[in-house]
Amino acid sequence: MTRDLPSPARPLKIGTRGSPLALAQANETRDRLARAFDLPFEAFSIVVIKTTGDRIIDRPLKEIGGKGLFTKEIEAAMLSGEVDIAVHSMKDMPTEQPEGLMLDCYLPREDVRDAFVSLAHGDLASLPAGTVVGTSSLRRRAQLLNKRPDLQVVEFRGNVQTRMKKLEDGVAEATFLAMAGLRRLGMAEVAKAPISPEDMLPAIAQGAIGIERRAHDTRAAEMLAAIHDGPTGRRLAAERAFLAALDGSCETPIGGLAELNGGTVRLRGEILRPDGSESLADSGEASVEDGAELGRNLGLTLRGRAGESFFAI
Ligand SMILES: NCc1[nH]cc(CCC(=O)O)c1CC(=O)O
Repeated sequence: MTRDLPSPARPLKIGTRGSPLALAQANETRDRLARAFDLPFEAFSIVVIKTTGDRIIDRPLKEIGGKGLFTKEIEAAMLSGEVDIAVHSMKDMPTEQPEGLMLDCYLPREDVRDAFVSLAHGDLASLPAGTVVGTSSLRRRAQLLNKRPDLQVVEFRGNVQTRMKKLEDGVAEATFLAMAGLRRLGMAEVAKAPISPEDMLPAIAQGAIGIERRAHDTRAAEMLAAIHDGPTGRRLAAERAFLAALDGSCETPIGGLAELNGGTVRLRGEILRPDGSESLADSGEASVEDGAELGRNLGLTLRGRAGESFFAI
């Protein structure tokens, strides 16, 4: 069989957003592919694509609305052949892919935890009442207010660097960032305290990078199969089925985390009212082959307990 591997003459084009974190993730993907096939870096080109979420930086995400704010343009570029594969933070990915695209490659998952980040305070517990905390995540807002209704939350958008600048400027006294992003940027030291998932369940798929391709692109499929991490895939199967059953997107306060123990997957999940006034949590275990069913059942259980009005306020 002759392998149709990328070459400097016909490089594999990697689509990504342009933020420093997105670029770090695209570079990690290129490095893993180059190593797996013993190819030079020039066999890959990294193509930066601006998404709606990147363009509109002055409004809360939930106001811009719609799923796939950070993915739609990149997916269009794949379908038109402008790029071959796309590197995504899985936590920003809708649970369904557009017709013609396939998402079945995950890199080994990074730290799943959220980090407490502040210039003046050491951890969440030591924040005085009334302290202003910045976050654009509905989940983090709801989880925070659920534990600390005495704090104030302000909208806080932008990439990691922008948010650090906002802390310096005093827009807020503390914020939360994903440990995974900080580590990938070599900025883990700004995390004052990683927060245990027991205290704050992370977003579905937090810390995982997924690589999407055209469904029938056999060259890309072969390349990506070589760098896929099975355990990450099995954890995400459970978490994303949970999210799908709740019909959730990043517009809904949902947390969840799957962990593997031998042949068993344990899934914890949480939904919250957007104002943090109520949290419903549950967990379950199944054998790994049944992870997606476990996720779906846990999602349906919480949905049943929540009732219709739960996400409204
Ligand atoms: N929604 C933005 C986003 N998407 C992925 C990450 C971090 C990396 C990850 O969780 O994989 C971040 C920033 C953050 O939450 O701090």
